[in-house]
Amino acid sequence: MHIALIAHDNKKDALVNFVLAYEDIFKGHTLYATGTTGSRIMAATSLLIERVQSGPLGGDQQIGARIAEDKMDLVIFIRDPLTAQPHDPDIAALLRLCDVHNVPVATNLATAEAIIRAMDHGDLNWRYVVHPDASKEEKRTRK
Ligand SMILES: O=C(CO)COP(=O)(O)O
Repeated sequence: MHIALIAHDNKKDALVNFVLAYEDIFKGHTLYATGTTGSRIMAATSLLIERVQSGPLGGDQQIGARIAEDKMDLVIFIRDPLTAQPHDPDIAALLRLCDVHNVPVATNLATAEAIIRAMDHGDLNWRYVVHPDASKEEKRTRK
């Protein structure tokens, strides 16, 4: 699966701890992240992540573009609902595209945990029909 990992500043510690806890699952997948989130996760884990721009500089839009191209299978976007973000329109656009393209999206850790466990049990394998390249790439990179 191609998975995007994004967290707002007040939620970055929580996402890093979540990814650490499920590192064994994440390492079998292809990971993307916005700039600072990706740096934080790579510093704390052994995971390789393709980083796009930081969110306020266009990173949400770059992830959104991959969703529009059906190249993203899951989005974990731990938002901070209590802090105004200067790039709110970009965030809304990203979430809208998840709905347009029927891409599973978790915006809090409780949902993220349910989805990651479901993915590990094969419940998201229908995404390989939408995005058949994902399984081939993962066979190549899986350790
Ligand atoms: O702002 C973000 C998402 O809207 C996240 O960007 P960073 O990961 O660069 O902090």
